[in-house]
Amino acid sequence: MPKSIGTSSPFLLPSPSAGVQLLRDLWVLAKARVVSLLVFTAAVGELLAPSGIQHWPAAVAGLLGIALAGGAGGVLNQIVEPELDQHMRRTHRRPLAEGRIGRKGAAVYAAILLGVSIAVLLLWTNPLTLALTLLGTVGYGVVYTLYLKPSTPWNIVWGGLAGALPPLIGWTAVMGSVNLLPLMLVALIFVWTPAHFWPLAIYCRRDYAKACIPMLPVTHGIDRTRKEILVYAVATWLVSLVPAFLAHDWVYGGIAWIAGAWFVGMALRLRRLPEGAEMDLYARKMFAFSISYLFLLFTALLVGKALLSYGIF
Ligand code: HEM
Ligand SMILES: CC(C)=CCC/C(C)=C/CC/C(C)=C/COP(=O)(O)OP(=O)(O)O
Repeated sequence: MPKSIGTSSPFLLPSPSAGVQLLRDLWVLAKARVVSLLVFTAAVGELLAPSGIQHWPAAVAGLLGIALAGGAGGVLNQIVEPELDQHMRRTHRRPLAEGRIGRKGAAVYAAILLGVSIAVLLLWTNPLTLALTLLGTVGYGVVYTLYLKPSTPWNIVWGGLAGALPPLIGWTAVMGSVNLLPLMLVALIFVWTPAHFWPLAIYCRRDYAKACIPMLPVTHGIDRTRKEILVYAVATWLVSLVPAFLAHDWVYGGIAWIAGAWFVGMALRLRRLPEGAEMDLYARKMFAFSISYLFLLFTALLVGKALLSYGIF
């Protein structure tokens, strides 16, 4: 009888200790990698404030508050969806889907994250920052997850508003008020989100169909989805240029122009590919690029501001 490959294989690492596994699970539950980009966009919101960061406790507390509240949103999302997550190849190893953590344990974790976030924001920032952060958590963890995601293919357009708030939250944490520049950055993430997510929805469409989630490629087909991706990619390109005019920042403007043209080019290529494995692979590439693209835009805003403040350009 052939010997099956089991944990005794000399090529497999020993399984991680329970403590390490728990830390990994808590990391995954809080969607820490997504949250890291949210926090980065918030940090850029803070650093763009005209006064500069004058009150460091507020700036640090703003970022910590967003990280913890964003994490709580991720946990709430997974408390609602273990059965859905079990149906999808991408998510079936998650801690609740595999039963390593129960709903009650996850709820306690979410409450701790959110409780500490509220305390930190109340103590060191201002009520506006707290209100916007809570809007983000409730918008994603409750409104998007419970109501929009299972009911409409446009879930992502409205759900994206929650994830778009961090630059504004960063700005209000250090300034205490709202301004056109951070609002444009919210608009930028808002229009970027569908072009970020729908490529993934294309290559995961069979799983979404199996799990009965009405994502756009499932309800309206691939062609309509590719058309919408192109529309949102062009919109992202255009909106990304507005901060260049607001801040007279032509270094950022140049980078946004080139990166946006590349993103639109990818959307065009995705649209032209015949349905099949090559298209799925390209959709995967576009999803990955969307993340680098947003990171690049926000980095360029910082570089542009630094160059302007040193009188270069
Ligand atoms: C409601 C709006 C959004 C939806 C539906 C969405 C959807 C997704 C999905 C399904 C993934 C794959 C996650 C995984 O495989 O675990 C993902 C990954 C990611 N998203 Fe989004 N996203 C949204 C908004 C955002 C926003 C606003 C940001 C940041 C500003 C963001 C940043 C990321 C990053 C960095 C990843 C990669 C995570 C990793 O490598 O594990 N997303 N997104
Ligand atoms: C400002 C603030 C506190 C905001 C929190 C908002 C937040 C965490 C947004 C992230 C959005 C996100 C990870 C969506 C994943 O979609 P999905 O849940 O449909 O993906 P899944 O299938 O991977 O679970």
